[in-house]
Amino acid sequence: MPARHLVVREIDRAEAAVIDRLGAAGVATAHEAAGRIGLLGPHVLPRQQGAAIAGSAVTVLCQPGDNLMIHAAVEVCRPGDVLVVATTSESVTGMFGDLLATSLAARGVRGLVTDSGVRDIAVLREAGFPVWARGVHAQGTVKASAGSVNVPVVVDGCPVRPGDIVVADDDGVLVLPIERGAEVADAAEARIAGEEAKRAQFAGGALGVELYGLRPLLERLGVEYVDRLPEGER
Ligand SMILES: O=C([O-])CC(=O)C(=O)O
Ligand SMILES: [Mg+2]
Repeated sequence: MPARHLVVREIDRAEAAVIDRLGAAGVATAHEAAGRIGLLGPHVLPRQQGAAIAGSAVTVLCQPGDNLMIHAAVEVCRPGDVLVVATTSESVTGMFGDLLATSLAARGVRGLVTDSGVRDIAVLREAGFPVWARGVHAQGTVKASAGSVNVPVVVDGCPVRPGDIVVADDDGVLVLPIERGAEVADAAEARIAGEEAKRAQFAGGALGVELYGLRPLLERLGVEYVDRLPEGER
């Protein structure tokens, strides 16, 4: 049976309030709160500093070096979405740049996450359209091959389903299923409250070994404290 190429117009999306709470918590905290699931690998990196977004994934599957399906995806995007692009094999060509960003921004899309490359990066930064990408490369692409929009994809080792909650900031990109959004937001906010108390204690000079009760563990592991490196081990 030949592969089907689909552009799926309608997807489920999480509640805007839940998405915003996860965005406020940030990638590292929400990732911990989720039980350390849903993190993209370390190859898809922020290509600007200080951008933090959260939104609903509109997924795109392209052939490498071909951005036809990114163009096809634009009209199914809604305000608050994040475009998530995968390719059928590894690629870092500049499949996305200033013109596509302008087109997505006009539809209220919050940013791009791509397993491939971007270009026009100075203009994207200047315009404030945030991107998380495997690479930056000026190499242009064609518009020639079929792919799909809003089907399950894999980006840097992480499965992404259409409508998943995407959280992206300077630490990377996290993807969560819609069903877990509210519960993870609650857990993330509880962590933030707990960390506030710890931060105050650390600022006051408290030691992690005391605060976390780590001395017995160090002892159990056979870690010895000595005043000076013993003679003969220097
Ligand atoms: O047009 C392209 O193929 C990619 C690009 O540079 C842009 O979107 O500005
Ligand atoms: Mg361009």
